[in-house]
Amino acid sequence: MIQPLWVIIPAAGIGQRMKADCPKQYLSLLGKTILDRTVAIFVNHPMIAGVAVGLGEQDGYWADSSWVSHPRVFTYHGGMERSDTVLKGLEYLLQAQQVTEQDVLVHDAARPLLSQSALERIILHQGVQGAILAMPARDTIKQQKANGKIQATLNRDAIWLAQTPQKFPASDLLQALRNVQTQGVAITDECSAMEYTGWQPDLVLGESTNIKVTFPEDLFIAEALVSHNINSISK
Ligand SMILES: Nc1ccn([C@@H]2O[C@H](COP(=O)(O)OP(=O)(O)OP(=O)(O)O)[C@@H](O)[C@H]2O)c(=O)n1
Ligand SMILES: C[C@](O)(CO)[C@H](O)COP(=O)(O)O
Repeated sequence: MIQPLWVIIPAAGIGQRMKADCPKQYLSLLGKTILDRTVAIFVNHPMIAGVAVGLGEQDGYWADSSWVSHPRVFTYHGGMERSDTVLKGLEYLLQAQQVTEQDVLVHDAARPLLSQSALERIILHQGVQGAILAMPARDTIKQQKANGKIQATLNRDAIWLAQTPQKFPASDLLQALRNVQTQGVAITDECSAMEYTGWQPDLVLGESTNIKVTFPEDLFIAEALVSHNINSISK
């Protein structure tokens, strides 16, 4: 029987690329906010111990969340960068929820369409050096030169696009994030910190519908998926 895992949902971003009048995680996706839909993926799942949502210091939206008073949903203050928010989430779990060696999941608030089957794939994956959901590249990959021209065409057979959840032991991930911060290494996902530390995490097949809502057009894609009941917990 697997021990239920905590999930950290970093939700302290401002959604600059979305160019909306509120942080993108609070935009409505067919009647529910993106963040509320993301929390719904985890909150009642039997393999999830609890949900820790990292909020911006000035967050004035969470108070209206459907999950604001749920007994398995906790909030904490995030940081300036995504990695800061995840690091603070780990510190919260280690201090307030006595999480230590157990694996934790980190999942972007901006990915509201993760399916229950993909969630269970990463939870049940038995890797010893952590694991992430990812998708094999389906387009030809070009590397760009500084002048904007094509530098090279990469062999796409070995190219995977990282998604979340990403799963690592809480204390190891905290140490790795602190290490890359101390070293001044810029990272865009938790896995990069573990790789920098020498870990070789596993790639677990994600799903093309596990999109990260980043640009305005992504909202239309997400709405189309929800309206066709693709992976959404509820319409
Ligand atoms: N300081 C930050 C920055 C980002 N995030 C979260 O990390 C996830 C993925 O980041 P991204 O898609 O880049 O969100 P934003 O940083 O808000 O977007 P942008 O880069 O366009 O501002 C989002 O759920 C975002 O809320 C966070 O918790 N804390
Ligand atoms: C973590 C992530 O979703 C994996 O693809 C991605 O790196 C987040 O990038 P963002 O720029 O913080 O959205």
